[in-house]
Amino acid sequence: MRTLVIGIGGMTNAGKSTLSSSLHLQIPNSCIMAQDDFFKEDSMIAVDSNGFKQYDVLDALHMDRIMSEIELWQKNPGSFLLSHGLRTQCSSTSEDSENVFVLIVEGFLIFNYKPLNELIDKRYFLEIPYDICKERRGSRIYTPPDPPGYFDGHVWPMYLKHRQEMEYTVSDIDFLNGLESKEDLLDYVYADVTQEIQRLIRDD
Ligand SMILES: Nc1ncnc2c1ncn2[C@@H]1O[C@H](COP(=O)(O)OP(=O)(O)O)[C@@H](O)[C@H]1O
Ligand SMILES: O=C(O)c1ccc[n+]([C@@H]2O[C@H](COP(=O)([O-])O)[C@@H](O)[C@H]2O)c1
Repeated sequence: MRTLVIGIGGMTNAGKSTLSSSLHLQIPNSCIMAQDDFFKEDSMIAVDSNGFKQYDVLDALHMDRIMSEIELWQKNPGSFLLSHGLRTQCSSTSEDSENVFVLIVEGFLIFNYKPLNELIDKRYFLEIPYDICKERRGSRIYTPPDPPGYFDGHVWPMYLKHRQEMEYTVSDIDFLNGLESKEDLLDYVYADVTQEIQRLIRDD
């Protein structure tokens, strides 16, 4: 039994969830862990001097919990899938070594958290231009919703800060143009991941 951890990072609304869901549907024995599911509750989020809730920082996330979840998956990916209502599609006719379990970790700050980044075997980062990002963000409603001026006052400056930090500290990132069609992005990443799965099976 082999495991592969894929990281789908990127700026807000760049298409991470969309790409991750499609990949999950195409890759047998895969599951998604979404960083967004690990936000702390609103009352625990710090507020800056302008009154903006500091959601776009690692401190706003239960990173310890996401690490525990990944640990559970690593210990026994088959039972992790079953306990999350996902069917395993292990080939009963092939050697156990031919079954590769794939974890898709997706989120806007996955490569900036060292312990998580270190677990990731293949890194992708979706990026889109500022104006498209602002436009897409404007049509999405979070809980709580963005207050006026939030994108330029908090989201974008934090993105620039974390992006710079990531480029200093992380290598091996495949930057993807989020303006490409959903189908083209999926085809590209799926082919790349499939190649990696084949390599794991060959090297076993
Ligand atoms: N390749 C794409 N081309 C055009 N629109 C996209 C693409 N990928 C995602 N979208 C749209 O952008 C919005 C944000 O996508 P989503 O996957 O939720 O982003 P993220 O998870 O990065 O925040 C959604 O309305 C989605 O349909
Ligand atoms: O999910 C939540 O609880 C939540 C509450 C408030 C804000 N968010 C926003 O979620 C964004 C990250 O998710 P995403 O899917 O846009 O990459 C980040 O920019 C936050 O500002 C998310």
